Amino acid sequence: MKRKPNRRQVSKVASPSPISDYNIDGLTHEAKGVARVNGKVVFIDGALPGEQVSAQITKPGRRFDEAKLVAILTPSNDRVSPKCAHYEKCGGCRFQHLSYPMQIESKKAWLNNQLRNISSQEALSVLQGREFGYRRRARLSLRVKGQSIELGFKEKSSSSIVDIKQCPVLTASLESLIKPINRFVKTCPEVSKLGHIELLEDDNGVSVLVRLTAGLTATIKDQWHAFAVAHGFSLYWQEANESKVALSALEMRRYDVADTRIDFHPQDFIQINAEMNQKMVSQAVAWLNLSAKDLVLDLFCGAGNFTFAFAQQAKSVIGIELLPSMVENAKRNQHLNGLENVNFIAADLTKRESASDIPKGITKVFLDPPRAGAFEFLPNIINLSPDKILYVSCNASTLARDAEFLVANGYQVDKVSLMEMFPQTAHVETMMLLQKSSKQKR
Ligand SMILES: C[S@@+](CC[C@H](N)C(=O)[O-])C[C@H]1O[C@@H](n2cnc3c(N)ncnc32)[C@H](O)[C@@H]1O
Ligand code: SF4
Repeated sequence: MKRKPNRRQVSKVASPSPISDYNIDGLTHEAKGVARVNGKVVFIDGALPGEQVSAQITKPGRRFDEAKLVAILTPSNDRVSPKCAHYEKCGGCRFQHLSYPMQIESKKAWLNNQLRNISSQEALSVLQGREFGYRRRARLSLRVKGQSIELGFKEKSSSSIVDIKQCPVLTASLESLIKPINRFVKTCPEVSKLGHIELLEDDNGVSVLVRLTAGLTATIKDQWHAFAVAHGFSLYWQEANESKVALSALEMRRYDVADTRIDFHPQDFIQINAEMNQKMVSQAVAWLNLSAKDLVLDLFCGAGNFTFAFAQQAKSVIGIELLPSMVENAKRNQHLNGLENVNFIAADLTKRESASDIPKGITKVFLDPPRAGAFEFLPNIINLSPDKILYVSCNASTLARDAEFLVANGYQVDKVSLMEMFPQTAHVETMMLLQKSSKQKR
């Protein structure tokens, strides 16, 4: 018997929106082309300024619509072929279809717009390194569903995994491991016991950390060790019951920066772009213009990435960091670098009272907070009244908020630098130097 169509269900099926042509006149910081139709904005992922494209609305909204690119009718001169075969799907990069000089121009325009209330466009310079082959750390997610096994990065706007065979933003040594690891994991008889896999390259070489969701048998572990030996990497296991791999001081990883040595735990924060880290630390030392009279505060100091470079020029440095384990590492690094003019404190810098151990007389403050910024601690910095404040930020919105507070409290922006830590991606890293305004000088 033929079933009658269900009227309510039929009426719920939305007909696909028509395909229309658009002229693109802008680009968002997430690389979405911007078109305007009768005053309403349409964001089209993958379209570039100056292009004419056809696109289909996928998410109509009250204030703006989102559309899917269907065809490029007139391409921009700045459009380039993406280097990575996974670019269309992978959520890791956003800008591979745009020439590198225009990626920088687009990030500069966005940063200038974020900082428009406090800084002039002339104050902005650019610090850059290589366009590809810069990333020294990556986490590969693993998804096992029946016979299907995927190892790679999250897809754009979905939680699915793109099974990757290449990743040209990784350093050459890490990228050369992608295919062998992909093959090895897929033939591992206990693949369902594996979690994510972390790749790392530092001055000790390449290491791979395998997160386990259950105990592996000794035979499979031996196979992994043989694989590690064949490919020349160190292997770490994070067992299912461990929140962090337990390591002795001798098993730490190492990198050198600005003539100092940093030992670190392979699961702790480090700057991901080694070449840019060298340049950034050197620029920080130069911009702070340190002398043997300076008492420096290094906030959010991690394992001492900037601290020891500052300590080589200043009278003394106080480093403050949340994680006691990182503070322990920082103290060990102090010993390794033979520097006596450094003190480390473990404290939560979202709490105003964490300034109680800071002595008077601080002349320069450096801060490198996580994405949330450092708003809670800023009144303490104002009370310390340093001559210079140097702010490194991975989030231009919280930087703008914090810098506006500092400007409202007697500082002025002297220099800003867009630091190209993550080419091809939408991430923007910034360094900003603030000086005490002339009215406020002691
Ligand atoms: C962006 S990293 C910078 C680390 C270091 N400056 C470097 O270049 O390697 C931010 C650091 O702030 C620390 N951190 C995060 N929240 C914090 C808090 N509330 N108080 C103090 N430190 C914190 C993190 O553990 C991390 O080491
Ligand atoms: S993150 Fe790697 S795999 Fe993903 S698009 Fe970028 S280069 Fe390709």
